Amino acid sequence: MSDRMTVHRDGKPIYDIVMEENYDRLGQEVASLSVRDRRLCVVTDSTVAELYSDTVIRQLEPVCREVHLFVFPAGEENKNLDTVRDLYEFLIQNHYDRNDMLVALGGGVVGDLCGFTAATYLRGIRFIQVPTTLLSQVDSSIGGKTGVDFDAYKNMVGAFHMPQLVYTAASSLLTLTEEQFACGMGEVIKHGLIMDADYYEWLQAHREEILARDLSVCEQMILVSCRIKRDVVEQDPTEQGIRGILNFGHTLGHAIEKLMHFHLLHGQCVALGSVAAAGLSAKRGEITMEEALQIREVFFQFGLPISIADFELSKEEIIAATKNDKKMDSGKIKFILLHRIGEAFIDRTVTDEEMNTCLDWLMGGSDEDERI
Ligand SMILES: NC(=O)c1ccc[n+]([C@@H]2O[C@H](COP(=O)([O-])OP(=O)(O)OC[C@H]3O[C@@H](n4cnc5c(N)ncnc54)[C@H](O)[C@@H]3O)[C@@H](O)[C@H]2O)c1
Ligand SMILES: O=C(O)C(=O)C[C@@H](O)[C@H](O)[C@H](O)COP(=O)(O)O
Ligand SMILES: [Zn+2]
Repeated sequence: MSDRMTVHRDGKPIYDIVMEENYDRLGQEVASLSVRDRRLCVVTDSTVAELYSDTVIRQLEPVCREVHLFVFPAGEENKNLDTVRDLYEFLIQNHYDRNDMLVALGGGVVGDLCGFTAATYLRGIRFIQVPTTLLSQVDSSIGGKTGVDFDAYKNMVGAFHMPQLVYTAASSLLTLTEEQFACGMGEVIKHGLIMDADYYEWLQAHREEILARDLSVCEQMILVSCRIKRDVVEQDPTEQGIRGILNFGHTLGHAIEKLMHFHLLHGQCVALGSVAAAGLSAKRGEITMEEALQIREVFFQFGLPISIADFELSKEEIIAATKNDKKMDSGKIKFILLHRIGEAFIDRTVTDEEMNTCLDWLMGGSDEDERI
């Protein structure tokens, strides 16, 4: 299946999201960006380089002047300014100028880091996203949020910088580990919960095909998620308001990710944060407790953690970590809650006591029932 959609800003088309089964059309798509006399630097991590860099470079070489490859070690712990510095050095040594372009080949770590380098090198050069994880195909490659972590502070240094193209080859899902695939489902389920109750139902109805990575079902899912994310970022590209709902599950999620020093993956932390936010939405009487319990079950069934009982984390340190993060907005914590399944809202009134109560829910074992 082949599909595409356009992302607009202020009503003007900015870039296309292209969905293909493999990389056969990548060269053609990149050629349409006028790169014949340009250098292209493929930026990727050590795992993805082994799997896909040869195929991608074979697509790019015939359509541009020269292709370079920059590889850094895989893992969130390398999404930092040291790696950005190495990449700046590489670009300078190879005489990259403002007409040249970067190609982010990999998951969200590669996309965020490469996008940030593109946003800042020579005050901004073009880049494209070639996302290879489910998470990056449905979320991080779209919308222009780029950045790196600073110490363990998530995405603390960054810029909004839109890609010129997002090219997804769905078959790259087949080489992901189960754990990494599940991480993408964390953001996918988030999309249903915040914007589209029918999609949330559809995900549950197609769970077996999704987990078996039936490519036609996965492509349908990626397209719906891309549409949801596209529709939100078009309304609010720089997160002045509504885009904040894409942060559902991230207030506590980022705090847990930081405290675990990235030993828990982003999608896993989003799942934990979402379970807690659903619990709090129920506690506030926005959704029913049955719905909150069912949300927790859905994350669990897609292979995501729903308990932090086995980690050495206290509720107090998690709450303290939320206050030390970008989620503080004019002295108030920014929390995303659900009015109902399929409709989220931004709340700045969540108290420490409420966070404490909803964290109780994550302290139980995964087989334990309601503790809230
Ligand atoms: N910018 C945004 O809007 C946005 C949105 C969501 C998440 N993020 C960021 O994205 C990051 C998480 O992204 P991620 O989950 O893709 O992690 P990741 O980029 O670390 O990729 C996960 C792992 O899978 C490997 N991998 C990638 N593609 C593969 C493939 N096709 N086959 C086998 N292995 C493959 C990678 O080498 C890595 O080890 C976090 O840093 C998060 O903050 C950003
Ligand atoms: O695109 C957005 O906006 C999001 O919030 C998507 C999130 O899934 C993503 O993790 C994002 O990087 C979080 O951004 P941050 O500004 O909270 O660091
Ligand atoms: Zn996220």
